[in-house]
Amino acid sequence: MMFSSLSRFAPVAARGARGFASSSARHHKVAVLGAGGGIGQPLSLLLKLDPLVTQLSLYDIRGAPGVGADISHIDTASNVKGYPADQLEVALDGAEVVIIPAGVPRKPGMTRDDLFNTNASIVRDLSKACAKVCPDAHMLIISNPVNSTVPIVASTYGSKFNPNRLFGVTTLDVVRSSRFLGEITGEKPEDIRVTVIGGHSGVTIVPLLSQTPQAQKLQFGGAEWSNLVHRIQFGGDEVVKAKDGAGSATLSMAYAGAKFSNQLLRALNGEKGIIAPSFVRSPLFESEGVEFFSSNIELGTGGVEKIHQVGALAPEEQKLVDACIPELIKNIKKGQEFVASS
Ligand SMILES: NC(=O)C1=CN([C@@H]2O[C@H](COP(=O)(O)OP(=O)(O)OC[C@H]3O[C@@H](n4cnc5c(N)ncnc54)[C@H](O)[C@@H]3O)[C@@H](O)[C@H]2O)C=CC1
Ligand SMILES: O=C([O-])CC(=O)C(=O)O
Repeated sequence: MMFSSLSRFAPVAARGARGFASSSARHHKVAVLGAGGGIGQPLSLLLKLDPLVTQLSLYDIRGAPGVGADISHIDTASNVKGYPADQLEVALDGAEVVIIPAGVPRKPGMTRDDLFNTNASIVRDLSKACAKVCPDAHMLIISNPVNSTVPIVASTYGSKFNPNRLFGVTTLDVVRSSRFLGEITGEKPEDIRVTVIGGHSGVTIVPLLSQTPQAQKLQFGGAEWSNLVHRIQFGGDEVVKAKDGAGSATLSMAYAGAKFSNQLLRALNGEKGIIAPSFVRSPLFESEGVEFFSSNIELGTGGVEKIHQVGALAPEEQKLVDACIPELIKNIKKGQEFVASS
């Protein structure tokens, strides 16, 4: 199923809600931790529309039973339940995919790293529970700073860490790239695929426009190219500023999160050739000291099946990578040291 737009998604979901009851489809329990929040609520709604999700478990320290009751009335096949603060382990029991958008969002003037002090312990504690209750679940981390929270989950899992099953959700960077480039060229965003590599914050977000056919008319290194790269790198700030203290991207993030989880569930069901971006344990820049890196990943029945090479870079893009690497190393180390010292 293509999950490239809601208009395409809804009718397919409705079909699937009937068709996917067949015994050939695998059943997937998906848990959302932070389901009562700005991302959690619309994400849970979109997951309820995804026929590949058969059981939806919604957890938050506030409001999840209400969100669960509300969403459970939607006429698709999956069963939904919301769990209160003291029922985290019940919520996680049997989960095959866990999506974590729990934690605080930015306010104007903050960087994602400024969220570290609050969100690091939230993500550590939730992943501790996952390692105990559903150690084999695929973990999709949305909580910022993703460059640090993903290493936090890996370190918390310790010897139970399976690098094929831990994903930092960087889909929104790719969604934005398609949209922003389409605004310039007039082409449909759904026909544009930009490879974005690196991490998920400012200069660590590196769009490879030289590899995108629709971007060839931009002059590399020129103003149009630089402005587009900047807009992709700092797209999150645009939303933070527009929301003026009321948080960061929630609706586009819910879309991106549901899109990635749908890609993963399709791959877990055996569909071949599904390539999606994600921030994962990666060999690509390991020799330069970068343990986690976002790039295109081929997904399979075990999660990460193949990590794609970044391919040829334009000299301007090599400079972006050079700026990304030291920041990423710092962010990753910060997450790892946090777990080691706690
Ligand atoms: N990866 C990405 O591309 C993006 C990441 N984000 C990040 O997602 C996170 C959530 O953003 P919003 O939903 O807007 O925030 P929000 O404040 O609206 O919602 C967060 C939810 O987490 C819950 N929560 C807090 N501690 C928890 C715990 N220990 N267990 C379970 N739930 C807990 C809160 O009760 C709240 O309902 C932020 O860190 C934000 O920066 C936001 C946009 C894009
Ligand atoms: O900007 C933020 O803080 C939220 C985020 O990660 C994004 O929108 O990409």
